[in-house]
Amino acid sequence: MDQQLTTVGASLARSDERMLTGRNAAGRVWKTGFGGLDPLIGGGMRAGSLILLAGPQGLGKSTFALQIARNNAASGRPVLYFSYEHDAEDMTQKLLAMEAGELDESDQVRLNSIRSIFDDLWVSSLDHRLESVPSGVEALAKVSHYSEMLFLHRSTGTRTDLAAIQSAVEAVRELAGTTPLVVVDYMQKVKSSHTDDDARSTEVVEGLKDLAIDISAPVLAIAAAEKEALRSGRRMRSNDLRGSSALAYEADVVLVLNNKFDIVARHHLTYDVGNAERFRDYAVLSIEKNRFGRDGAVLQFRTRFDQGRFDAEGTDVQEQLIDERIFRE
Ligand SMILES: Nc1ncnc2c1ncn2[C@@H]1O[C@H](COP(=O)(O)OP(=O)(O)OP(=O)(O)O)[C@@H](O)[C@H]1O
Repeated sequence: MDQQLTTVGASLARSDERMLTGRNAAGRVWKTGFGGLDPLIGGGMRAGSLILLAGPQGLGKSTFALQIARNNAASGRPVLYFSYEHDAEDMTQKLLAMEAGELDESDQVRLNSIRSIFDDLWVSSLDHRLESVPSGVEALAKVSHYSEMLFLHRSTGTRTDLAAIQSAVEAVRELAGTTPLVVVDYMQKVKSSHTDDDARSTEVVEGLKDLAIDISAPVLAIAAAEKEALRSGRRMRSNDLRGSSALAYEADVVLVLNNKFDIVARHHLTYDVGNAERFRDYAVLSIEKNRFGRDGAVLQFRTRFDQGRFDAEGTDVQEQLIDERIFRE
């Protein structure tokens, strides 16, 4: 029978087989690994779904996505990360900082020191160099443990189109023996035949959604904001995404990161000035669209960009936020 055509009976049989063979627990859901987020989106990122991660520039979208990639690779599931902005060495340094930072949260561990270790001209091995960073050697062991599960694709806006993404996914599927979680960083860089922004976005977002369905795995894509939305002091929403109508329509889950300082109600900034400065160290993640649960939920995560990471545990936001409107289809 045509692969696309099925009956409920055949679907029940497939589910039953999956449950009996023990592939059930891990099979359909990929956890983000961020505490508090997974239960809100149906247990994690679901097979066949497109998850968009948006936010103003520099808010940590790549960091958040890389941390999700690392969480999955560390749990033994392959990940393919298409990076249009950073090369493999850059990302590896960030992974080392992330691991060392989780092992030692003190200010002694910094992404900058890891970067300079890589750049030093003296001749010595990586593990020897990492001895000078607190928890550096342990961090290397952790990264090495999942290093073969995390595939990095150095993507370019002139070459990496949807077809190239598809064939890289196939290649990783062969190598890893199972379908990878796909991360696209970032969507508006995917090469398209269209020149018009809206047509480009529509082509790419539809292509990524089709890919998620075809491979029966989640696709996590970072989406850039319109220039207007990048003004600080304004809360970015999903309708600020470039080509927003197609993006928000096709996506199953839309997550938007904002800096807490920019989006708490004014009275929190004026009545407690000392405390207000601390808001700058937090990102607020809003679930703006959610096909697998309630939308409108918000969680805050402490940022440790000096260590290339977020704190993994999300907490509730106690303060009132500006602009409570959320996108609806
Ligand atoms: N070595 C470092 N020390 C401290 N902060 C850093 C360091 N390197 C990068 N950052 C900051 O970390 C933040 C998160 O970077 P990340 O690349 O994840 O953000 P992004 O939202 O993907 O950014 P962009 O939109 O520019 O791609 C940025 O604000 C960046 O300036």
